Amino acid sequence: MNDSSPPICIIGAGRMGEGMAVAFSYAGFSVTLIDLKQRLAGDAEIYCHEVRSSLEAELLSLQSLGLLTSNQLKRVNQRIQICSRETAKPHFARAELIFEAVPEVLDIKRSCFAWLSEQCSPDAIIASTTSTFLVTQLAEFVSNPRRFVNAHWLNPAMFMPLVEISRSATTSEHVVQRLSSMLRKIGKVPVVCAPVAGYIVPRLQALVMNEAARMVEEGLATAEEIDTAVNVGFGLRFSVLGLLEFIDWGGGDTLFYGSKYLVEQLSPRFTSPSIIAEHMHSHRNGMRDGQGFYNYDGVNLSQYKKQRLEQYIQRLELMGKMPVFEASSES
Ligand SMILES: NC(=O)C1=CN([C@@H]2O[C@H](COP(=O)(O)OP(=O)(O)OC[C@H]3O[C@@H](n4cnc5c(N)ncnc54)[C@H](O)[C@@H]3O)[C@@H](O)[C@H]2O)C=CC1
Ligand SMILES: O=C(O)[C@@H](O)C(=O)[C@H](O)[C@@H](O)CO
Repeated sequence: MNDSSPPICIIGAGRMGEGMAVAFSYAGFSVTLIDLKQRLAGDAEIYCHEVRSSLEAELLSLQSLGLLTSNQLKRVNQRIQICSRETAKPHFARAELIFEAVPEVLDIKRSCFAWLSEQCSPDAIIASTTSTFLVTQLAEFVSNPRRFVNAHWLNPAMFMPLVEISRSATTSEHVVQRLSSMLRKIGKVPVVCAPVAGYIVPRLQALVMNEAARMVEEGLATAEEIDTAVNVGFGLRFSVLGLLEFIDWGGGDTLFYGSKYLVEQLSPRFTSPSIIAEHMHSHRNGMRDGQGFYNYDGVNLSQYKKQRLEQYIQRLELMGKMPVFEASSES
């Protein structure tokens, strides 16, 4: 957190690299942002200047949002060093945490990890920001794969709390714990998942984003109507309740029957997974049965529902969408 703490190194100074650099520096960490691309003489320096200008514009925008004073802006800016691959070596000497954020092209990832394996210490943690590549596949490009893990940030990196960590069987537990603890220090919420394409969020959002696009294609509603339905319905609900938590609220059986009808009317892609039918057969439909995806034994349900409703109210107030008492009497 202070000048003596090892710098965080980030390879790739594009959208995600810059966003992650600002997130760490804002929280007080020193960061080295490294542009790995091979460039003609002189071009590397020009690119680093461009990255600095882009960072400064980002920081000015945070200042205009009231998140930084001008003194704090200077400090955040100074904590970020920008360098090219030619000048990167000394920055790795003390680095214990290195993020990779080069383009989503397998060959570029491969050469980045080969280069990185030569530059940094063998036990420095290496975390890839990849949106799609499996951790097991990328780990093959890294020397000492025990220190390798995927850490998928969401865009915009400065503000989205979630970072999805995907580990392989080889990734050491220490690496997952150390990375999670660093992320928590800067206010992020790490969630660990198995080596799987699409992690949790990209897998979920690919389905709903494709379905939204399909509804436009089918002429069922306009883009504005669908997005309004998401903002004040789907998104609002799931900012309070988890998806599985809501299955327990509404009942797994309701989801099962509803999905069956959608399969008949729309497409087999709405088929429920077998876990929903298994839950029905074992009377685990959710809150009403006392168990579902969660166990409600010993849970004070009215207290729990009240807490969730309070969270809804906070959001409704922010959105200016609170129900108005006796609205009918207003002229
Ligand atoms: N853009 C997004 O919304 C998100 C992206 N990601 C992942 O983050 C990673 C980085 O994505 P972005 O920041 O969007 O990419 P970007 O294109 O904005 O930045 C990539 C950086 O790598 C440099 N670069 C380009 N070609 C190169 C090469 N041949 N060798 C080395 N460096 C090269 C670019 O100059 C730039 O500094 C990808 O793996 C992507 O899947 C993850 C979450 C969200
Ligand atoms: O949710 C996110 O921020 C990311 O998972 C993405 O949206 C993907 O990387 C996307 O930008 C790729 O098209």
